Amino acid sequence: MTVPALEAAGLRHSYGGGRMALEDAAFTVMPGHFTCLLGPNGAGKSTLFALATGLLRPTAGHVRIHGHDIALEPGKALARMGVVFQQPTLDLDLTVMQNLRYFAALHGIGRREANRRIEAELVRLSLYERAGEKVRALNGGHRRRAEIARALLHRPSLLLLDEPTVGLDIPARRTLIRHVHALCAGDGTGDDGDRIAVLWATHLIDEIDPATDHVVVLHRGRVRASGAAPAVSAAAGCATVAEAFDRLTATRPAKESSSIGEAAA
Ligand SMILES: Nc1ncnc2c1ncn2[C@@H]1O[C@H](COP(=O)(O)OP(=O)(O)OP(=O)(O)O)[C@@H](O)[C@H]1O
Repeated sequence: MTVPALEAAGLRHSYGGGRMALEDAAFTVMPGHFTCLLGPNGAGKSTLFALATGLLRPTAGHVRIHGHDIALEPGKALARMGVVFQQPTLDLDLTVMQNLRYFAALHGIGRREANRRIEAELVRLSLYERAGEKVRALNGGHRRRAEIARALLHRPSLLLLDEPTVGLDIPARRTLIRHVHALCAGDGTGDDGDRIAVLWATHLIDEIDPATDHVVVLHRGRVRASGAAPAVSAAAGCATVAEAFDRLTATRPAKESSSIGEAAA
């Protein structure tokens, strides 16, 4: 049986004050899948990312990365994971190359191997010709692609991206989405040989490919539906994933408990 790249089960988190930011969230992200974590503002997407990356500990439940519980085996879990957080973290006054070399050094990757990997990732993301430029000189879309290249240098088999298109214009968004889909669909693999799995958080329904993507619909801390996009639409009784998203995230859902699980997929 294929081990999920990411498995969340019974995941709960409270920041205090009684309200749960996440409540019994459960879903999987499988190798080779582009999975959209879809939710309106305040749904719990960033909280889920913080739990999945070990920045926060859950009140209950667990997140396993390729079978390793992030709370119990953080080293093994993090080694398999690349992360692009919502807030950009590149050094604006270093070149793209310098930023990536620094990250590779932090991961203990030798200089020659680092150069080889950096070149390969920058070529893959159509950014190689900008390698010698300071990040400050790049537009938002190119900066995001540089961050993705950096997140792939240690050859993870799970890539987490928290609302990576925020602030980008439409062409830059489309290019970024195309590049990340190509990682899943193409020959992208982690060091372990597993195909790359992507978890892409967004509140923008048009970032989903309704034919090929998987979705996890999060609303008010609860997973309302998960599975292949066409199956989620069908299970919600909707013609499109956009309609299903509207229905599942309506302010007052028809039935509070009517979530659609993986079985629908
Ligand atoms: N540090 C915090 N302290 C207290 N409450 C928080 C904190 N961070 C988030 N919350 C609350 O937890 C809930 C989920 O927030 P979260 O940021 O995870 O949602 P989100 O889906 O990422 O939203 P957005 O799309 O606006 O970033 C919200 O009600 C939010 O107000």
